[in-house]
Amino acid sequence: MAIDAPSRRFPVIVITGTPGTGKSTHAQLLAEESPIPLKHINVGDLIKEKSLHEGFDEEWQSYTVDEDKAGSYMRSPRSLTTYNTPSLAFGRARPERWVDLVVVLRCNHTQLWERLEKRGYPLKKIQENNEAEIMDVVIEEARSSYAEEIVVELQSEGTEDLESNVSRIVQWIQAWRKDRGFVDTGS
Ligand SMILES: Nc1ncnc2c1ncn2[C@@H]1O[C@H](COP(=O)(O)OP(=O)(O)O)[C@@H](O)[C@H]1O
Repeated sequence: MAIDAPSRRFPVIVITGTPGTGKSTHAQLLAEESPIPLKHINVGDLIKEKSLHEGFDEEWQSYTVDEDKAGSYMRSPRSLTTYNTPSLAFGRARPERWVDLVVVLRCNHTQLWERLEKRGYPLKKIQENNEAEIMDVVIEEARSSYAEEIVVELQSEGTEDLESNVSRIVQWIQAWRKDRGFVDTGS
């Protein structure tokens, strides 16, 4: 199931975090600033659109991901993935060996609350997500699902964070490519 590292020319990056921490915002800017073209896949949307799930779980109020289907879909070489954990029950049967870098975005709970309120989430959903952020749910899930050395935790509390996080990931992509002998001349 795993991809042979030398055969891949493009890294697979997962950007995760509690809803509202800035996954879409980061992925969008990263896709613009990356030295190589990256495909931005919103895993939440993808799972629904392509029916990569086993049905809707009423208790979790989320789709239960079909690991085999989702895995083979996302093994496309130019993947930049973002997904909404924990609102998506993604991957109770991991690890995903085809992932090269996992970025976990973090945000303080006051700011997160405001972001989710602005988004028009019902109070229950704001509380649930805020609690998940305080309880380190996503970072712990990432650490238990992936190799420790590929998981990076980054603050996402302002534009400065956004810019420095994206430039850090761009540098990581350049190093990943250079290590494999690819020369990038710019975007
Ligand atoms: N680092 C940041 N600095 C400023 N605003 C941010 C930052 N990260 C996210 N936001 C804002 O918070 C809101 C939620 O971000 P979004 O990227 O949609 O989160 P997610 O995809 O994780 O649900 C948006 O209005 C976005 O502009």
